[in-house]
Amino acid sequence: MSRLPVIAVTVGEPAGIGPDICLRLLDRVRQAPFAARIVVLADRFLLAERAALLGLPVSLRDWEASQPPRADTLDVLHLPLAVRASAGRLNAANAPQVLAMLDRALAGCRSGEFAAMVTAPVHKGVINDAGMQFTGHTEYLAEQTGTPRVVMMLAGGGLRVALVTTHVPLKQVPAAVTPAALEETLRILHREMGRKYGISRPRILVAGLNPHAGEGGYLGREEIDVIVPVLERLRAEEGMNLLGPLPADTMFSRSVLARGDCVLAMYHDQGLPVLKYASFGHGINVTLGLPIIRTSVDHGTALDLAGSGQADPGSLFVAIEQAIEMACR
Ligand SMILES: NC(=O)c1ccc[n+]([C@@H]2O[C@H](COP(=O)([O-])OP(=O)(O)OC[C@H]3O[C@@H](n4cnc5c(N)ncnc54)[C@H](O)[C@@H]3O)[C@@H](O)[C@H]2O)c1
Ligand SMILES: N[C@H](C(=O)O)[C@H](O)COP(=O)(O)O
Repeated sequence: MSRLPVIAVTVGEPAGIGPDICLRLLDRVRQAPFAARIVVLADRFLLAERAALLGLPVSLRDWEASQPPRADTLDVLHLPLAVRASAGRLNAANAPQVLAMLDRALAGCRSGEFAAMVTAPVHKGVINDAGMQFTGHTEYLAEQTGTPRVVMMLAGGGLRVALVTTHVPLKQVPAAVTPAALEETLRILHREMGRKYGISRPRILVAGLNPHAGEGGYLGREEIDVIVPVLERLRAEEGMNLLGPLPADTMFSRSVLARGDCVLAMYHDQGLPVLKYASFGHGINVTLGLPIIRTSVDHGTALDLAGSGQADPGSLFVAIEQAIEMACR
């Protein structure tokens, strides 16, 4: 039996580009094999149909851990869809299967069958349309593992950007940036930079929430009331290396970034547009603070590209490489 770690890749939304980019894994393996076994969790008929649509001559095989890997064959753990999926056309009937795929990957990670899970994109809207409340993999995996707080971090283009709040409406952000949320997020980020990246005392650049970090209270008080006291406490009591609160508009300049190992943004669209501008297609998303390793692509379901052959699989390749590195660390 192979001693390589096994990485579970979930195919995500069946109508999106997840199947397309998973099928391209064999291109990557032919160029340079991963230092791991890869198993794709998907409906094998979906993959076969999408391969035919894309004109990709892919050989699919049912996953057996005891079988040696083959460079010309994609190992598939078959999880059947409820209904046949068409590229680019969402169907809420398949949403339970999309979540079941995550559950299967998570169970395998927890039992030791898989060393890590790597997720191709899901469509949050269609899962909600099916009547299941879902805001993202990050929150779902936290809930399923009973983890009270996890941290979403995206990495690419020489940047690492973590978030205090994730998939919440903008108007709820200020209330969600509480002392406890900020403190717990910083502790997870501090710890996981050591565990996952080998940086034991990370320099964390912390953004303010308001324009110009509140301008001394004239443009908002969250910096004075929440952020500064938390940073001072964690510096004094836990020895964390924290710089901030910094005005978000200038903290992504080269000279400021050079002073940190990662950035902590207060909300999704404060940090991620910069990261995606710097690295879209080659960045990754990692969930910090989970009891398992999970990385993901930096892009969504791109329904407009599904089945077209134009989906770039680069981010999936990097997400797998980084999951392997984290698993072997
Ligand atoms: N990891 C995830 O599961 C994940 C990540 C981001 C977004 N999403 C979800 O995906 C859905 C669509 O989101 P969106 O439209 O905001 O973003 P998107 O990333 O799907 O698309 C944004 C633009 O980028 C292009 N694009 C995306 N991936 C590409 C690739 N691999 N190669 C080439 N071009 C690519 C698309 O064609 C589109 O023009 C939403 O439901 C969103 O919540 C999921
Ligand atoms: N916020 C992520 C992004 O912009 O790429 C994305 O929606 C995926 O989130 P999950 O990993 O929680 O599904």
